[in-house]
Amino acid sequence: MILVFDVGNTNIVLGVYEGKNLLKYWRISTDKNKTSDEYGMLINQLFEYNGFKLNEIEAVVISSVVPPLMYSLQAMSIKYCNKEPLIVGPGIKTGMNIRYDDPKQVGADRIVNAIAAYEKYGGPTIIVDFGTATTFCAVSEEGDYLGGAIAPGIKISSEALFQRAAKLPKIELVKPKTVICKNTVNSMQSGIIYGYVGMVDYIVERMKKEMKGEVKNVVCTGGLSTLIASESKTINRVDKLLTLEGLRIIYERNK
Ligand SMILES: Nc1ncnc2c1ncn2[C@@H]1O[C@H](COP(=O)(O)OP(=O)(O)O)[C@@H](O)[C@H]1O
Ligand SMILES: CC(C)(COP(=O)(O)O)[C@@H](O)C(=O)NCCC(=O)O
Ligand SMILES: [K+]
Repeated sequence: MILVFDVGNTNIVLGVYEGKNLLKYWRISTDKNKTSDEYGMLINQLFEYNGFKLNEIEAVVISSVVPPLMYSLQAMSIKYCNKEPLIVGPGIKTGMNIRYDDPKQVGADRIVNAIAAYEKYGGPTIIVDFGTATTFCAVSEEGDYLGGAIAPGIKISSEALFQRAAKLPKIELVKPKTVICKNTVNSMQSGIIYGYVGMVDYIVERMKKEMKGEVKNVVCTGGLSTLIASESKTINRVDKLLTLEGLRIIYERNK
């Protein structure tokens, strides 16, 4: 079995694959202060709880957009899994032509998502990842990574609102029934959620116009995907495990 890590700025999602089957996955918080031993113990507990054995791990694959955590996770992999991890970055085989000015600049999670989406849904396709940031990525019919857009994430946007306006409270991110609202909390929910849906649909529509061919699938992933996808006109697939799937595919291509 293989152990894959998707390290985001808010959460680390880790999963265990046996061949193509995802046996289990977990979401733990991203903590730059945790040491390799602390992560090792956490993973040891998750494994024990689920009846898995660390010595059955054939490979560890890591995609990270949080450089300060790389050392801890790499050391953890060596010490507790006995494996030098495969790290998504320059020098590995992705099978994807990255048409960014500087391919090294693209977040590893974006490339991993693009690989999984192209493999599952074909191209041209657009991927929207609702994480700490919201990323949009375009993949051509031939499977080239064309680039995309990066917007502030929905949670950090709403946090900025209550942190900077004295009379605005912290709110729960749920959809109000109407767009015209009659109290502060609902009004904020309306502005954030419906505003965000509008932003997403607008960017996706503009991206489609800049792309060749008909984009049949717009797939979204990330912690907050269901909330926005349920209102969006352009998103037609929610795939919460897209990044993990991409990590598995990358492992297959680098075996
Ligand atoms: N299952 C969930 N339901 C609702 N919100 C979630 C869930 N998982 C994560 N979130 C929230 O979504 C945001 C983005 O999470 P995530 O996709 O894990 O981000 P990242 O990939 O940047 O670490 C975070 O603010 C997190 O609190
Ligand atoms: C845009 C991101 C911050 C998204 O990260 P996340 O929200 O998943 O934590 C990450 O993909 C990143 O740091 N990218 C580097 C810049 C780029 O992709 O151009
Ligand atoms: K992510």
